[in-house]
Amino acid sequence: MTTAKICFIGSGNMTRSIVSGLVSSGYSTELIETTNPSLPKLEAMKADFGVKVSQDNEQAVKNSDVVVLGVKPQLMQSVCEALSHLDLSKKLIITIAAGIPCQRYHDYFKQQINLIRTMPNTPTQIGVGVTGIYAPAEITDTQKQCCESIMKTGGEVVWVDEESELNQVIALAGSSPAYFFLFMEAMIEAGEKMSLPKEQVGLMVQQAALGAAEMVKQNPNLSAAQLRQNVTSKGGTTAKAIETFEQGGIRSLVDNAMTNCINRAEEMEKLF
Ligand SMILES: NC(=O)C1=CN([C@@H]2O[C@H](COP(=O)(O)OP(=O)(O)OC[C@H]3O[C@@H](n4cnc5c(N)ncnc54)[C@H](O)[C@@H]3O)[C@@H](O)[C@H]2O)C=CC1
Ligand SMILES: O=C(O)[C@@H]1CCC=N1
Repeated sequence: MTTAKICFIGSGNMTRSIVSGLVSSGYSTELIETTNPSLPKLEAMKADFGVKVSQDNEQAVKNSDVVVLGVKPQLMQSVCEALSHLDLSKKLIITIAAGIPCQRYHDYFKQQINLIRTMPNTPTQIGVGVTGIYAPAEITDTQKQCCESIMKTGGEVVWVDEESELNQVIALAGSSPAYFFLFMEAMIEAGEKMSLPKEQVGLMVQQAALGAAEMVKQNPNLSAAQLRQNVTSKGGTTAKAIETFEQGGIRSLVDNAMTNCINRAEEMEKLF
């Protein structure tokens, strides 16, 4: 693994997830610094992960070999511009932001930077995340390996050849944990209208989701469709539930949701 000094600009949800993956995999906390304007977030980073923290983006960048940009897209320009007087030529910059093309960062920083664009997801926090990575042609193999080794501490990595494909990664991975949370939320709401205790309802939904995902993983030769059919007895209870989902248009709903996710990423590319 790399022994680069890494700073994270922004200590929000996604930074916490990546730092958690890094620290759990044994990355030295001495090599990690995260910044944020608000002290409570920094105190939480320090307490939860033992990393260095700071309110000073400029100092953190100066002290680092790798800079991970972890602020919201709408703040990215002002955050980068405030650092644009620094010489960044020897640093690797990794962005995790949705919807900001690589070229925009060179403009924000007012210099050519060594930039890799990534799209992680929050399960990185527990080592079962997936990160899409795009590196422009000028990025060296060493810089690519450095980025991959950082992101791999949170789970799988997927390289894409075209920058535009990162928007597909958003729909499939960056945003998608929220789809599964929504489905579980809906099941829990329905279950809580029944007579079983809430704890049992939550446990069963959690174990069913975990079990289904693990079965997909452990049966690479079986499609999700086959695994679904294996649960569905002809004329039985599952068939009735599945029929209800199909009649409700679940497939086109999911297709529309993912298309709209990509469309929003493309819209954001024009906004920020
Ligand atoms: N949350 C997610 O599941 C994913 C988020 N992302 C990307 O990660 C980025 C961050 O998203 P989240 O962590 O969800 O947002 P967040 O709002 O939880 O975290 C952003 C943090 O940046 C801090 N911040 C604001 N101004 C700052 C400044 N000038 N200097 C340093 N820190 C500053 C905020 O106080 C906040 O704590 C976004 O660009 C998003 O597109 C990418 C993949 C997944
Ligand atoms: O919702 C968002 O815009 C970010 C990007 C992927 C997940 N969260």
